[in-house]
Parts: sequence; structure tokens; C-alpha cells
Amino acid sequence: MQLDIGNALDSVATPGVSTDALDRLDDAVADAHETIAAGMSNARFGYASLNLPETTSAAGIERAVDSIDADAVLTVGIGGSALGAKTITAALGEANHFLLDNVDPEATNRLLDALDFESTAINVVSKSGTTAETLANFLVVRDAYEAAGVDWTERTVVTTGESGPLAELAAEEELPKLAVPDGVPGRFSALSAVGLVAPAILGYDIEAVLDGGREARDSLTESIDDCPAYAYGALAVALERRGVHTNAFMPYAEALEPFAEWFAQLWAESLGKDGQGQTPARALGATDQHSQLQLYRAGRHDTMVTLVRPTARDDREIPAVDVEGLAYLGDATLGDLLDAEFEATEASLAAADKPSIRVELDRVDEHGIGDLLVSFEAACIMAGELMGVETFTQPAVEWGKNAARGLLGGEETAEAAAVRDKREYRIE
Ligand SMILES: O=P(O)(O)OC[C@H]1O[C@H](O)[C@H](O)[C@@H](O)[C@@H]1O
Repeated sequence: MQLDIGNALDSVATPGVSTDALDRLDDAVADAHETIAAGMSNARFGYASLNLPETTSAAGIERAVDSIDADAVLTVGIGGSALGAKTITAALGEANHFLLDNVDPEATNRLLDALDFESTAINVVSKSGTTAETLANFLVVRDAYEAAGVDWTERTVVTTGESGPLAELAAEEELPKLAVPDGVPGRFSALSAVGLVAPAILGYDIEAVLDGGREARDSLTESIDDCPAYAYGALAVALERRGVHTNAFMPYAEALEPFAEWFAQLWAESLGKDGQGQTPARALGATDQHSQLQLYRAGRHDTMVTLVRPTARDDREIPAVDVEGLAYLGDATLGDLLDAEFEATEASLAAADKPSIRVELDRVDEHGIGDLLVSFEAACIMAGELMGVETFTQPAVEWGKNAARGLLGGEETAEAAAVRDKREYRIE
């Protein structure tokens, strides 16, 4: 991953970061790097995530899914237990990866009505093994396979912790079971079985994904001058301190649209703490140039735009046409047009004094997505260190989980009581 932070400097943007501030930031980054490196070598909770490119065995995952013969995969999980797999397969252009990462009955009915169960493997993922949405969806899916006379036990892989209800279900049915690695929070687990089972079943080179992750991990050095991942995290924090509370993440590649979704969870759940944290906004280039860009250029000076693009991609010529006003398209490809739009958007933000950061990867492929995932995890961990927050916990999310469980199960939790105490002021 490469970075260009020129348009986040105070000579371009308001707010922006001065070169003096960058020097001061560099000292803080060096200290934080020491903490991160020590955390990695002691495999401390959270920091162990950055070791996954080394500790995950691609061969082990491939062995576990070897008996499964499928053309499609249905992943049942939510949050960090779904978005890694979705991000990786989308980056690889896979159309046959389906997800149940919500409990909307209408969407579930539609998806299950359309699936060919015979050729679809079930990939159930839950670190805790207790998440209501995932367990409910798994029970629904099993039931649908049974109703169609298809043996789900022959095509199901479970990834979960040592114990818990999902581990028990897997043991009861003797399903292949992979572990969520120790010390790795869900949103940092893409480069483990959590994110790699689906692409492995679909026949992708998951070792190459890990390879990309290794490259990112090896590029973590103590100075932002030669570490793009840390530079991104540090710049985002410096901008947030100067009032940049929104981070609009805008890849110029459809295959990276789910990456923006994955980034949103990573950034929000890791850094939204103690009254701090940037709000991640999801955008797609060039499509959202024709909608959200109005706000990012002409709205408040509280947003940075992260512009992401591959520097190489497959391309397609735009056919020439003999119509005045369209001649300029004639010599171009769709890729040329997308690149021109990328650069035009970047310049248009700078002309409006709005900060942006350019992120480039060589190509959206196995290696590229592995690199991006680990680079942004490292960026997030660096940001968390600089902000002084507990990057690897999510107490605010747990509150809602407890409330829902209390309401459904009739348990008397404080959270469920708070839901019942809701103040009403209806307007009909
Ligand atoms: O993997 P699970 O235990 O099922 O958890 C799935 C998701 O649930 C929670 O809401 C957490 O906040 C997420 O970080 C997690 O990824």
C-alpha cells in the first residue's frame, strides 16, 4: 500500500496538518510502534492480530474444507465474523458468496428461496458462539436444507471459539471445526479461518492473501516517513484533533466496496470511545461523485476523504462514436475515465481546502487485499495508541446485545429495563 498525504497538509487543507506537527507526531508514532511491536511479540490481546499472516495456516484451512464440494458459499455470521470473508471474496470478484449477516426475515426468505442448496456450502462463523443473529440464522438455514432434503451436515464448516453453543452444535454433528485464533478480536480476524474459509472453499489462493498481509506487516517501521499504514492512522488522528470528525472512505473499484464496509466497522468499533473517534462514511468512486461529493466539497470543514485506487486493473475500451461532444471519450478506456475522475475529485477537494488522503495498491487481487486488510488494521491500532483508547474492546456494542437478549428471553437485565423505559412522544 502506498500513501500520498500531500492534500492533508495545512498548506492545502483547512484543517490540515503542518510539517512541524508531522515531526512531533513522528515521535509519538515511534513510541506507539514500540508498544505495538512488544504486543505482537508477546501475542498480547489485539496486537496478536498483526501476527495472523504468520500464524494462520492456509494448508490447515484447505484441509478442513477439502471434503466440501461446492460452487457457492453461504456465510452465516455478523460484524467481524462476516465482513472479512465478504471483503476478500468481493475483492476477488466472486459472485457466488452469499451472506446472512442480518436477521431481516424478508431478505432471508428471498435468499433461501433462490439458493441451490445442493451446490452451496454453509460457512458458520461466530467467535463467541453465542451471537443471537448468527445462531438464529444457522438454525433457519439448517431447517431450510432439511426441508429441501439436502444433507447440511455434509457441507457445513464451523469457525468458533473453544466452547459455547456453536462449538457444541458442531461437536454434536461432527462438523469440521476451525478455531478463531486467541487474542484476536472479530474485526481484526479477516486473515484467519474467519475470513479465509469462504475463499478457500471457492478455490482461491489464500496463501497469496496471507502473503499480502505479510508484506504489510513487514512494512511496519517506527517512522511515518516510511510506513504508510502508521502514517494513515497518525494523520487521521491529527486531523480528528483539528475537528475532522468524519472519514469518508471512497474506493475507486467496485470490488473494494465491501472493504469500505469492513473499514467502517474497524474504525467505528475500535476508535469510537471516550468521546472520541471519527465517523466512517461509505462512498464509492466514481458513483458518489454524483451525490455525496457535494457535501464533502461544500459542507463543513469536518470531513476527510480517503481516496483508494488500484494502480493496475483489467480495462475496457470506450468505443469511438462520431458525435460532437463525445469525441474526447473515443481514445479512452473506462479505466482512463475512472482515473481521471479520481484525480479530478482529489483536486476538487483540495481546491475547496478539504483534506484528503490518497491510498494506492498495486492491484485488487489476493495479494492486494491481504496487504490492505493488514495495513488498515495496523493504521487503526496506531490511531488507537495515539488516542489512548482501548482499541480492542466494544463495550457500547455489548450493551445492545444484552438488551436484545434480555427482551427476547425475558431476562431482567438493566439494559432490557432501559428499553422498556423508553420515553414516547408519538406524532401520527
Ligand atoms: O463473532 P461473534 O462472537 O458472533 O461476534 C460478531 C460481532 O458481534 C459483536 O456485535 C461485536 O461487537 C463484533 O465485534 C463482532 O464481530
